[in-house]
Amino acid sequence: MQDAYSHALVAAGGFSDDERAAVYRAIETRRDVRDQFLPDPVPEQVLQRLLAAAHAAPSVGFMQPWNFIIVRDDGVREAAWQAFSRANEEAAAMFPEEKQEAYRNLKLEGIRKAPVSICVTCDPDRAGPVVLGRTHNLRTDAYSTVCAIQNLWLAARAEGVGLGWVSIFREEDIRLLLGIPERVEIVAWLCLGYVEQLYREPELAVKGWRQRLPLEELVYRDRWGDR
Ligand SMILES: Cc1cc2c(cc1C)N(C[C@H](O)[C@H](O)[C@H](O)COP(=O)(O)O)c1[nH]c(=O)[nH]c(=O)c1N2
Repeated sequence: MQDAYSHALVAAGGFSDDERAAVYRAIETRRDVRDQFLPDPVPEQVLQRLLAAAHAAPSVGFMQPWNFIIVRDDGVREAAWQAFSRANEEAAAMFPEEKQEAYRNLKLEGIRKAPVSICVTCDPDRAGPVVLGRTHNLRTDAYSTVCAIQNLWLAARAEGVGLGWVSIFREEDIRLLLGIPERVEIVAWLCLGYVEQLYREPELAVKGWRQRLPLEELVYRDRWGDR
């Protein structure tokens, strides 16, 4: 291809076998970590690599709506855990009675155990009022932020750093705790730390809460419901 931008292009061939295997290995062995965190600190350079991976994510109109609030402070993490704890009681009560005990027995966060947390936010005003690609779906800013989180999660797997996503809290509690402006959406509280072992399968499956669905049931051909 020869065009005005050809100097900005690089070859787009597939990866070598080893490189490809490494990518799939990160995808397949990535786990949500709750209880396996070691207290060892995550060095700042490692954290920077993870943040760079997140920042390399696709975003609608190249909006890059994310911010990352790095939380190492014990008091702040304790307060976040309290917010989780209150919300988790409310959450348990939302399930049918026969599931509540099983729910309460699940460990659903590692906020105090993990040495560092990252609160990931989405600023809807990052690229002005009209954003390319977001014109007909305002949620695409949050979708972009989730892409950044997934990049961070996979990079963390490759670094031997475990990551757990916590979403069980009232947004207002975390907003107040971290001084996040009203217009900014809180997308995730991520717990990070080194881990020695990971579950081979999702912990929720291992503990009988819910199993992985067969992929073929989820794939339709040409029309909704057609296989
Ligand atoms: C948007 C979102 C929000 C949450 C999660 C994930 C995502 C994508 N997950 C983790 C989730 O339970 C986990 O990904 C699945 O159970 C699958 O397990 P693996 O991630 O493959 O280990 C999660 N886990 C948890 O223990 N507490 C939580 O609050 C949440 N919240």
